[in-house]
Amino acid sequence: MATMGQLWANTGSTLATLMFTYTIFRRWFPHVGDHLEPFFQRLFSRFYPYIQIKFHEYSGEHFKRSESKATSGIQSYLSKDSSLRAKKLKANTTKGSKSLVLSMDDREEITDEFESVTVWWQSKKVRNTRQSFSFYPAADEKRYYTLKFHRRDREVIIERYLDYVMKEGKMIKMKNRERKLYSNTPGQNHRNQTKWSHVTFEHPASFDTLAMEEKKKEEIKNDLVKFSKSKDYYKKIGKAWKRGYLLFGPPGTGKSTMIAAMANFLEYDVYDLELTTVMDNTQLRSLLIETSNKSIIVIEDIDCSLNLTGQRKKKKEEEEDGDEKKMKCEGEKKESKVTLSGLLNFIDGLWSACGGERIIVFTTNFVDKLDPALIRKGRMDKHIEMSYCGFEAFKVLAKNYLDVEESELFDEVKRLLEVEGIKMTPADVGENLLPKSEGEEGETCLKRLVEALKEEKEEAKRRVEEEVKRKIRREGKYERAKEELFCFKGMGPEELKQKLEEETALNYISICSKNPLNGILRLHLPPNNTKMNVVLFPSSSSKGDDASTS
Ligand SMILES: Nc1ncnc2c1ncn2[C@@H]1O[C@H](COP(=O)(O)OP(=O)(O)OP(=O)(O)O)[C@@H](O)[C@H]1O
Ligand SMILES: [Mg+2]
Repeated sequence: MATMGQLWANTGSTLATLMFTYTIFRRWFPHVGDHLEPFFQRLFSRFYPYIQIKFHEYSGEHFKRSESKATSGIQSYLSKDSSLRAKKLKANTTKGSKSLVLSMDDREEITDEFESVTVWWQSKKVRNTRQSFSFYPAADEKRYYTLKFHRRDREVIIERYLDYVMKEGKMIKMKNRERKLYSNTPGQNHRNQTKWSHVTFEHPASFDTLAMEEKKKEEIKNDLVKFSKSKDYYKKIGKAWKRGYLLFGPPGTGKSTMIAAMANFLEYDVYDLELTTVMDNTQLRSLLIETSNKSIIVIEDIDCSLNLTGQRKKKKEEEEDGDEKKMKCEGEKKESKVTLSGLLNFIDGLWSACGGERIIVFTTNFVDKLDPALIRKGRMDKHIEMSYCGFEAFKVLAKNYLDVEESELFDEVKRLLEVEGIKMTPADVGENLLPKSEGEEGETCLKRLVEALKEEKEEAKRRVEEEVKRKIRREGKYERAKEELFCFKGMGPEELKQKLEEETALNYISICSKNPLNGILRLHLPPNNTKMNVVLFPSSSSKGDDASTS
C-alpha cells in the first residue's frame, strides 16, 4: 500500500506533469488555451497554494475605455526589471515620455522580491471572439497583468507590496516623462486671458557645470533634496509644501542658469511667469491653480515686472531710484493690474497651498529695491547671491569649456581674481574661454582670459577715476551753489530755478515743494536728486542760514 508521502509525491508529480502539458499546450494553441483555462484553474485550485490578481490594461468599454492607472503604474514598475530579465520585450513610445518604454511581451514572466517574499508577474492577453466594430486598434484583444504569490504572503502583498509597486511605478513614470517649460502668453479672447503654453524643457545646465564655489553648490543641493523629501514634515508643521528662492546679483552671474540646474536636478517642470502679461490678481490665481506639482515657478527680474518696488514706498523715494534700474526695466512696464498684495497672495496665500511640491524663484539685479515684504523669510526662504567669478568658479568654467584642469596660467588668473580683486562675471569669463576657431588651443583661450582680466583692471581703474572726477565736479558745483544762494534771496521760485541752472550748469533742477509760510523752497539737484532747502525771502530767523541741505 502506498504511504501518505508516496501519495503526495505521486499527486505532485501528476500535477507537475499536468501543468507542464498545459503550458506546452498553451504555447502551441494559445487561443484554445484561453478557453480551457477556467477548467484547469478549478482543477488546480484544489491543490494549488498560490493566489493570482489580475490587472486589466483598460477599464471601461468603447468610448469610456481608458488606460487603467494601475496597469500603467505596474508597467512602469516592471519596466526596470523587464529590460534586465525578460527575454521578450515590447518597446513603446508613450505620450509625454522622453524615451522608449520597455515592457515585457505577452506571456513573459518575471519574478520580483519584496520583504523576502517572491512574487511572479506575467503579461497576458485574451482575444475577444465577439464580432464587433471598434474605434480602438486591437480593441478585440484584452491585455492584463497577473500577479501570483503564495497564500501565506497575502497580507504582505495586499497591505504593502501593491502600494509599493504603485508608488515606485509613479516615480519611474515621473522620471521618464518629458519635462516641460511653460510660459504664459496672452490669449486671443477679448479679455486677453493669459494661458500657459509649453515646449519641451531641454536646458543642459546642471550643478556640475554651474560655476560656483563647491560649498555653496552643495548647500543648495542639500536644501533642494531636503525640500523634495519633506512632504510629511511640511504636513506635520502645517505649512504648504513649497519653498521660495531669491536669486540676486549682477547680469551674467548665472541666475537663469541656476534655475535650469535646479529644475534638472529635481526633475521638475518650469513655469516661467511673465507678470506684465497678467491682467489682474484673479488671472494670476488662475495661472497658479493650473501649475502642476513638481514644478518651479519663476519670475525673472521681479523688480522690472511690476511696480512692486514702489508700492510701499513714498513717491519721493521712488524718484530717487537709480538710472541703472530704469534702463534695464525701460519698456517693460505694461498695463497690468496685478498688485503687490496679489503677488504676496500668489506666493503664500490660501491658493498657493493647492497641490504641493512647488518651488518659487524670483531673480533680480537689484535686491535692495524690492519691498521687504516680498522677500521676507517664509516667502523667499533662501536668498542666494550670484556674484562675480571667483577662482573656484573659474576652474569649473575652464573644465567645462576647455577640459583643462591645470595650467601654469591658473596662478595668474588666481592672482588677478583674488589678489587684484578684478570683477568679471562668469558669462564674460566663459566668453573669453570659448574657443573662437576650430582647434584653438586651451592655452590660447586662457591667455585671452588673462589679457581680458588685465584690461578689465585698467577699465575698472578708469571707471573709478571718472566717478571721483564726477563727484568732485558735482560737489564743487554744489558748494558753489550753496555759497551763492544768498544772492538769490527774494527771487520767485521759477526765477531762482533758472538762475540756479545757469549758475551751476546743472540742468533739470526740480522744485519739489514750496512752503508759503516760511518761504522755504525744496529743490532736487541732479544727478542724484540731492535735496536742498532754499529760503526764498529774507527773514530775521533765516539770516546767515540761507540754504540748508539734507
Ligand atoms: N555661474 C555660472 N555658471 C556657468 N555658466 C554661467 C554662469 N553665469 C553665467 N553663465 C553663462 O553666462 C550666460 C548668461 O548667464 P545667465 O543668463 O544665467 O545670467 P543671469 O544672471 O540670469 O543674467 P541676467 O541678470 O541678465 O538675467 C549663460 O548662458 C551661461 O552660459
Ligand atoms: Mg537671467
